[in-house]
Amino acid sequence: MTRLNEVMDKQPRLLSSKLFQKHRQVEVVLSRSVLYWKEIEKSRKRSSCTSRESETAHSHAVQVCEIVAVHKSEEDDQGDTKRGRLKKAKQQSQLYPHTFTVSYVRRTRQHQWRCSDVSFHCASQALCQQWIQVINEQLSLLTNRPKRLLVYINPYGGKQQGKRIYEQKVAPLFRRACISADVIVTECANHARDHLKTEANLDKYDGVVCVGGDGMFSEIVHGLVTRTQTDHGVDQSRADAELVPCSLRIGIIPAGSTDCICFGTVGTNDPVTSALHIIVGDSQPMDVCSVHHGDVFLRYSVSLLGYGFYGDVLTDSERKRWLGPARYDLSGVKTFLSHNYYEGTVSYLPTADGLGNPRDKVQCRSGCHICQHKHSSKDKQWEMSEEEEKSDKDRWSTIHGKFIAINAASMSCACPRSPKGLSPSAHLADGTTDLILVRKCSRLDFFRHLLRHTNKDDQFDHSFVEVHRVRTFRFQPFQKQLVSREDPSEPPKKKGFSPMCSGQTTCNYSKAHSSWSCDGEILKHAAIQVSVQCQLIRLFARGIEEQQKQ
Ligand SMILES: CCCCCCCCCCCCC/C=C/[C@@H](O)[C@H](COP(=O)(O)O)NC(=O)CCCCC
Ligand SMILES: Nc1ncnc2c1ncn2[C@@H]1O[C@H](COP(=O)(O)OP(=O)(O)O)[C@@H](O)[C@H]1O
Ligand SMILES: [Ca+2]
Repeated sequence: MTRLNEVMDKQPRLLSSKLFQKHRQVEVVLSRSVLYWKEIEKSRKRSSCTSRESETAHSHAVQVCEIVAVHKSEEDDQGDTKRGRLKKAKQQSQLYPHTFTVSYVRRTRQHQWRCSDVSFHCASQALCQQWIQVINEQLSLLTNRPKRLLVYINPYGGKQQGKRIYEQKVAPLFRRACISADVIVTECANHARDHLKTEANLDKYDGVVCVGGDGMFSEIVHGLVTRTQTDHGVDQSRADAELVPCSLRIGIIPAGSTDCICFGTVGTNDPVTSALHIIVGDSQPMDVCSVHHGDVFLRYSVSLLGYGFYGDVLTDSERKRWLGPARYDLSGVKTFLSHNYYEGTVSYLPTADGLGNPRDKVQCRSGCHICQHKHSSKDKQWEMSEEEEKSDKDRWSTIHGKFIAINAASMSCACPRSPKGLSPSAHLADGTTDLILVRKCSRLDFFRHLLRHTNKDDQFDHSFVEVHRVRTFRFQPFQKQLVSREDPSEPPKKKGFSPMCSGQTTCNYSKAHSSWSCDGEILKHAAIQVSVQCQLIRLFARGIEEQQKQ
């Protein structure tokens, strides 16, 4: 760990004073990047250290970029009730009557951030004002911080707490950081999407915030991406269109049922943590998959595109929305018991070397070196010489089979139900998606595979599971003619649970297909082609931070 004194000695001091903090005299130093204070008398014997926000017995440092705000505060006796200390506090507040308070990001456990306050007492008003002014000047140099936000709240997401969460936990922090917010509480599904597409005056804002779950986030992505393409004259219905990245960043205040996009980009589903990432102006690029059916644009996907198991869970869970987040557990069990499989053909274009592979155990973390290469979908796919294009055609692989699940994870899809996610080594912004094929297997084997979504074991280490890192893939469900049964050696499937043909002449062809769950929304078509659009959007996040050594 770097010694704080050495760090501070190397940095030009913008301001340095002897002030009081919690009845102790401290030396407070501000450099361009760090606000540092240490107790004056006892400091020689004690070591001091630094981290983004660090604390030894008597020295502290906070990075300027993680200061939320500074303001003048009323005199404060720090709640000290012991008589001796109260007397000392009174004397001190007479000698140092002017107080300013710095609010800053403090890391707690499990990637959670909190906003902490530290107050410094000054002898003169001029000195107090000077500190406020100089800190504010440094904050104003942080141009990545948003000043005006457009906030959409889904009042019905998750446990229907979106409005309360925003008003009680987020709005006070935005006010403290002097961020102004225009708030729209949505009145129906697609309200936010359509408002962003056509009505909203986006020039006024530095970012868009959604309060809700993955479905609400998906609305915001559709609104912003479509608006950006319209503004730039790009036709997003063309599968080979090169999409223009969105300039506005998106913030997610988690208030939904799964919230896997928030979890996978921040490391926790906590509204205060997310609000602080927005305030400090973090920026995390993210891949977006565009999904087409022939020439028809269907949807964008950021997290999970799931056919078979996850598609069926979602279809069933939509009928149980009234249960809130618990609907997924019930539908999960029901779908697992029905044990359906679906036949079809998957074709995919594997990535070239250099992008790792889904089993390399390299996890995408804050500042990820794999995502820092800008692997645009364009430089590899659309701008190829004829020869390269030809050899690319040869590189397409095709698999025909019976699958219990086909999952494309553009990010890990970690969430509280699955803390490592469906593809623990998937990357947020590498221009690829991890295509996971779970072939028909016994119920017990599938259970063993599912169980690994919840623990640390390698979920791909099964003979019936294969995984490929791809830029693009296609799926074509098997078009059945009248067949008596999928596999004659299998017993007929029970009606009610099974979407497969039941073997009678009344066989319903459409039921031979599952549906795609696309970030929690059902797609209308089973035959799709998918292309990853590298770093199409940016979030107010920084990726999951490595846990800090204290
Ligand atoms: C034997 C125990 C098996 C437990 C398996 C649990 C695996 C959970 C993996 C969840 C992956 C989640 C990927 C994200 C999907 C969301 O986009 C989607 C919509 O979210 P929201 O709008 O916030 O509701 N959520 C789901 O599809 C939930 C899937 C849950 C399946 C049990
Ligand atoms: N005011 C509203 N009334 C009904 N549905 C809405 C409203 N606002 C948004 N939605 C829709 O609700 C769905 C679920 O939202 P989401 O916030 O993801 O919650 P959850 O995580 O519980 O599914 C999304 O598809 C979104 O389009
Ligand atoms: Ca990716």
